[in-house]
Amino acid sequence: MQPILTASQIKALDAYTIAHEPIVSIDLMERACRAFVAWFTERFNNSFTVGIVCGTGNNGGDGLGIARLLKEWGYPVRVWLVKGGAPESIDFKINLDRLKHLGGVQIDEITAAPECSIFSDEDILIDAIFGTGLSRPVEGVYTDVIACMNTARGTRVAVDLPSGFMADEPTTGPSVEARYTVSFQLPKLAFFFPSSFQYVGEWAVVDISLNKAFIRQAQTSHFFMDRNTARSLLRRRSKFDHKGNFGHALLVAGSLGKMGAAVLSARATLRSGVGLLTVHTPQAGISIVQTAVPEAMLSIDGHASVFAGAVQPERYTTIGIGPGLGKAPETVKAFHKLLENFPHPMVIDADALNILGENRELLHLVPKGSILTPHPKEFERLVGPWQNDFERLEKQKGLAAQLQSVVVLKGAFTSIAAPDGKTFFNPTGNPGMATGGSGDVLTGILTGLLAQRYDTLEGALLGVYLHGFAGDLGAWEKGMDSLIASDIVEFLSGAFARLGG
Ligand SMILES: NC(=O)C1=CN([C@@H]2O[C@H](COP(=O)(O)OP(=O)(O)OC[C@H]3O[C@@H](n4cnc5c(N)ncnc54)[C@H](O)[C@@H]3O)[C@@H](O)[C@H]2O)[C@@H](O)CC1
Ligand SMILES: [K+]
Repeated sequence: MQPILTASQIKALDAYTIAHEPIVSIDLMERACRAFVAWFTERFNNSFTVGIVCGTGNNGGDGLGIARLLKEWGYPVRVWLVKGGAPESIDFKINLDRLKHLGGVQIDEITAAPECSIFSDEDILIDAIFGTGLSRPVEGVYTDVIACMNTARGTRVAVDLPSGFMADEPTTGPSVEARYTVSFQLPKLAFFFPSSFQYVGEWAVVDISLNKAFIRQAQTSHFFMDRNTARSLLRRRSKFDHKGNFGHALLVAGSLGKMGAAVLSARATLRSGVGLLTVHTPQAGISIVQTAVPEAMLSIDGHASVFAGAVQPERYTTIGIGPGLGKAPETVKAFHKLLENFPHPMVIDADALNILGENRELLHLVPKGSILTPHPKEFERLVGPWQNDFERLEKQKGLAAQLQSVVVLKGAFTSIAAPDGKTFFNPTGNPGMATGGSGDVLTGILTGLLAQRYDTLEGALLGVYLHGFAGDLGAWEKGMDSLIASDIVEFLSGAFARLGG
């Protein structure tokens, strides 16, 4: 699990590494430059013309070091130094001397608004004006240069951060809009937000061996999930286990015309290792569920088309509720009763969340240790609108604390907030999963894991990881455009097997 640190913590981490490795700061910068260049040369060969736009701080120093290394690799390189008042750092000056000493690279200064055509010969523009040192929105000549870079034809690649982009607060001023961002050592918090994609593009993190002990003990509530953690959370079965050890889940899902949601959830619950599964269905769903999911038992509602009746909660280890449920008045009443009577953690999704959003007085009945899985629209119905993604994250943590439950906010880098405020961003998954029924599959997986008495947070982390991983395996085989929710269920076993192996 990778901690996510703030820009000021990263500055302290740099300083700590320099003092304790020990390594002189210009050598650490050289390591950063080499790591960037290793990433770069894998993707772009030296037939591309490369323009490197540098500031005068350490981000600019990186740019100059990168210029020297790329020149040595045979790339046609040109450098612009943007001089708009930011101080010149020591390592910037050293790398400028080294570049001049190497020779063969044209270096021009920009001190006033340039003609944007200056960048028109460059196939690639490397952005090294500002990195983590940015402390306020950019102005003056920086704004002019950034505007020219954003309209230039070349592919923009940012060093550490796009210039103008804030790592730990909303970006309000102009920023480079990068196609790629190559960031040092750790991802920055804002990379995980949808509104950042416009600036950051696809991002990669390259290792520059900053002090691991410092990173481990740094105070943060934000983490990036990884495969090793997911692997360590997955429980192995033992020889004498029997189905009683893996719990009995109840799925309350589906209504007339939406029984497919129940089927997808049920199949995913089964594929996630539950001992026994019962599906509570209105009359309209009986033959559908029995035929499509023969492994599941039924609890049959008296109502023809929606969830309206009582279930016997004492029989179940956990309940997953919501997919395809609808919001009929009878369903609202029945859900209310269920919340009053079921004491164990539940998985609450889709229309069950919408019912909570419209009847917030029910929220206090959500059993502690539950998992809520809203997509952004459902989340907004629960907590109201937000100004920016940082505020959205705070609202997510707030809801998790209020309900003493885990809130899983679905999207690219699905975030998983625990009641204590810790939030985890998930790396797996792909845009092919933005398709109807994908969320129903996640509900099924989480229900299956909670039934097996996984700790709520661990179950949520593992389940979200597996869901995305299965989607990735599915997309590799079928392509993103063709991926459907049933494929995610199909590839779940592959995801479990690879994680367990
Ligand atoms: N030894 C280190 O500390 C390392 C730093 N590295 C690089 O150094 C970068 C951070 O460097 P710096 O701390 O020098 O900062 P930057 O190079 O990001 O910014 C330079 C300076 O600009 C000024 N400034 C901030 N906001 C401004 C604004 N809106 N308008 C004008 N000036 C502004 C500040 O004085 C800031 O220090 C990282 O992003 C990374 O690229 C890497 O080389 C790895 C090692
Ligand atoms: K930059």
